[in-house]
Amino acid sequence: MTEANPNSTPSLQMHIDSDGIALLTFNRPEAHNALDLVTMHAFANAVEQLYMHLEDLRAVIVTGAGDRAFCSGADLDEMRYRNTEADAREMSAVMGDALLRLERLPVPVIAAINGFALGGGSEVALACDLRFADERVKMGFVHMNMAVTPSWGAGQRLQRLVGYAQALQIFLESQTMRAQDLAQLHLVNAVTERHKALDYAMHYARQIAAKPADTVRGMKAMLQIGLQQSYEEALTFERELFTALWASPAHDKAVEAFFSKSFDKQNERRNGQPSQDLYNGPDDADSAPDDE
Ligand SMILES: CCCC(=O)SCCNC(=O)CCNC(=O)[C@H](O)C(C)(C)COP(=O)(O)OP(=O)(O)OC[C@H]1O[C@@H](n2cnc3c(N)ncnc32)[C@H](O)[C@@H]1OP(=O)(O)O
Repeated sequence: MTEANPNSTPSLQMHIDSDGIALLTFNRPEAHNALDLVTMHAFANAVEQLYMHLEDLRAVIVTGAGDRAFCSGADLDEMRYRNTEADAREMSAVMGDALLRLERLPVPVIAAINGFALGGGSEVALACDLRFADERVKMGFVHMNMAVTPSWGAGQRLQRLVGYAQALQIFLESQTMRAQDLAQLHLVNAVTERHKALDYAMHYARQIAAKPADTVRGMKAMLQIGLQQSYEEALTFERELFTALWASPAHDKAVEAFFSKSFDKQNERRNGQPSQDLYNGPDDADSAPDDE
């Protein structure tokens, strides 16, 4: 089932499929998916809608329509007439809050960067947990070119990802970066063949969706808490999280699967016959590295 969400708007599409994978698509390809205020509000509403579907949600993907752009940032056509401090505050609040809410979702959020990600578009990508970039991607924190600083959170997020000096250099130079540069800086998790960023993200999300849901959420929460609380508090959280998961049915099931596999392997050795019911679950430890 792919549910066309009633909260989709012409410029922001939202779908949640039967695996619990939500897809948010900026849909203004004629303007390289630039965000006007209507689209910013639609995006913020869509993120709030995700909080209404938390129980079934497994992963979220953000991408741009067409094959040229993820998002080219704020809509400059509109923004040239919205140049007061009040306008700036409104735009920063809508997108800043929406991206924080996106980042705080309990499930992994993936940016499928299918082309230009510039200015505010690069800020959206940075608010995602994972970034997969088309090999033709051009991503840039180009705010300096418009004589502004970031305001949707990229100042803090970039610094955390690449460190103070590297972040300052990137903001000062205001260059667009290619996929290989982004990979070298660890700003993207993987570079895909051209036109394949979304397919890659979907495939990845389905693999996540097949893993134990509470453990997936736990992994994200464990790392997020370290960014938000003290070291000691985060260590305590990590221990408590582990304790809860250790005593969970999912852990029992995984341990049982391990032993039934060993049992099957022993039988195989004894009979020289492959077992018919080898455990081949999605989180099978024998799966190929590129399936991980
Ligand atoms: C806190 C937020 C701060 C910000 O986001 S400030 C904005 C930062 N973004 C930018 O500076 C990117 C501006 N765009 C560009 O540099 C170029 O359009 C870009 C992405 C390199 C693509 O270049 P080209 O392939 O030559 O395409 P093009 O320029 O002819 O663009 C095609 C159509 O898209 C439009 N477009 C692209 N980026 C836009 C934007 N951000 N706001 C409004 N419209 C935008 C562009 O005007 C053009 O429209 P049209 O076909 O002439 O009607």
